[in-house]
Amino acid sequence: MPTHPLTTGPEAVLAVDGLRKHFGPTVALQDAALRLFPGEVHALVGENGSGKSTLVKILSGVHRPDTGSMTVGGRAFAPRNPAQALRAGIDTVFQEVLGVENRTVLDNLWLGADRPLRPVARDAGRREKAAEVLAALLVTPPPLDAPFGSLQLSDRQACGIARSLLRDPRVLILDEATSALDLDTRTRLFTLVKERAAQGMSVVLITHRMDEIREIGDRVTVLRSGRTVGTLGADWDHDEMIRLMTGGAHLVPPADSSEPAACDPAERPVVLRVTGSRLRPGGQPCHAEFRRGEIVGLAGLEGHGQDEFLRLLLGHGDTEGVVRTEGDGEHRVTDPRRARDLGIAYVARDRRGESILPWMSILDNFAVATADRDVRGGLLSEAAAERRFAHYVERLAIKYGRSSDAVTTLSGGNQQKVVIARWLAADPEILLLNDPTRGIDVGAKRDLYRLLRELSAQGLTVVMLSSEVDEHVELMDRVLVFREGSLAAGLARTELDRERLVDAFFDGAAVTA
Ligand SMILES: Nc1ncnc2c1ncn2[C@@H]1O[C@H](COP(=O)(O)OP(=O)(O)OP(=O)(O)O)[C@@H](O)[C@H]1O
Repeated sequence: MPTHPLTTGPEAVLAVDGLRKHFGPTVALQDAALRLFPGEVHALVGENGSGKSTLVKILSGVHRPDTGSMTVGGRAFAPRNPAQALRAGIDTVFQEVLGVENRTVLDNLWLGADRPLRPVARDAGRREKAAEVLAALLVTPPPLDAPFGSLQLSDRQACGIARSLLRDPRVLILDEATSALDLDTRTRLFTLVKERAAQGMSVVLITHRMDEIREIGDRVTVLRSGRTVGTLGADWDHDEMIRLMTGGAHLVPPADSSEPAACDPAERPVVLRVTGSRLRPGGQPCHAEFRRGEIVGLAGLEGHGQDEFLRLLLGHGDTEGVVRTEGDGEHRVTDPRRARDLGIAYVARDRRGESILPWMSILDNFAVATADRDVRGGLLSEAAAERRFAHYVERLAIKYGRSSDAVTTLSGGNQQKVVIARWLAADPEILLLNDPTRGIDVGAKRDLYRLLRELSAQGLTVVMLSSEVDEHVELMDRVLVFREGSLAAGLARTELDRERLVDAFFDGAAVTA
């Protein structure tokens, strides 16, 4: 398929040429270019570390480029700070939504609109507009006077997007800002985006999810190692895009989900059992068993209990009925420390809040949970940690400069891979993963799937919450579906397809457990 030249079409609202940016020895961008036309939704894709966020941070005034030119509406554009970018009509929503925790939702929605942190609760016009945008985005919007700090991840992200929509930007940049949204909110957002685009707003959408690009992308620009390598029209095909992203070096075919399991799962020993625990007061008691070497998905609409269930397995909540079985031995999983002692590891969802230690290096972030293995002659050996890390760097294709660099210098996806590597290195027998591929590029996702399959063939049990329906269909041996705070249904691999799974989110009764 031919890539589309940059210069076709009407006058670009945003034009970027020859952008270069380095951080110390790392060249994050070497020749980035982009043309954004009025009213288009333009996807920006590339592997983890290919420079997408750096480009966005330059457009939003967070970083300044070394060289290159940018125009907005035909006029030179070189924002020195985020406020200047905003004044030019460029508004960015980042993946990690920032908010002032102890201020209300309403204050957060109008944050930065005028005097910093000025309370707006008494401004009726603003209240009304904020309520309107939130109601368009969320089925159950949070109260405007609720503290921002009390919101769930998905609602926080929705508020971040609402904040930008309220400012009515000329160009809206969504930098993986859809990754924590639940299904409903994402659908509603896409409807809103299409409406706004029809009125002339242009959108740059950064996502690793092909289904999202299919749904609303008009064109796609691909970055590889900091360079724009092509722009595809709406007729893009999957393989062509992957070839551009990877330079053809990394074409991992999707797994064949009809592949039979190596041995009948029912014959394998149970390693973890839940009997009668409730996820919430008033919820139905849950019953579930996990067998050695299974990969089990947890699915459902956001906030329907799958998160609580995963945490239950880790020793939080009503753990009375959570039992780890080993041979004839039975041990209650009373708390997270006990869970760890029993060979259960957990990869959290909220990377920033729960798993990345931002003041530490890449290597230390990897080794922190397993440092006892690096002791040589009574001292911690960096070389030993380095050797262990190298194994995962290769298997998960982690891209970094030096392992002694701060972990925060890594791209978002690479930070996530370091956290996954940290827990894989602990050689757990049961691995609990909370939406681990959020922010991970398609190639790396496949690498992770392959690794999980290999490890499960060696006996690792994986329980993985995922917000991606395709991930369940592609990877899982079976999927547990949650509804309204209870375990509502189970789908075996042979029954798994997109439609049945989404159906089960809404009406598990139709599906046999
Ligand atoms: N502040 C920084 N200091 C040092 N290196 C950085 C910094 N910011 C980004 N980099 C490096 O620049 C490169 C591009 O990173 P960037 O975050 O732009 O990638 P990305 O395409 O957005 O990746 P992802 O899909 O994982 O979010 C990476 O190698 C990253 O480690």
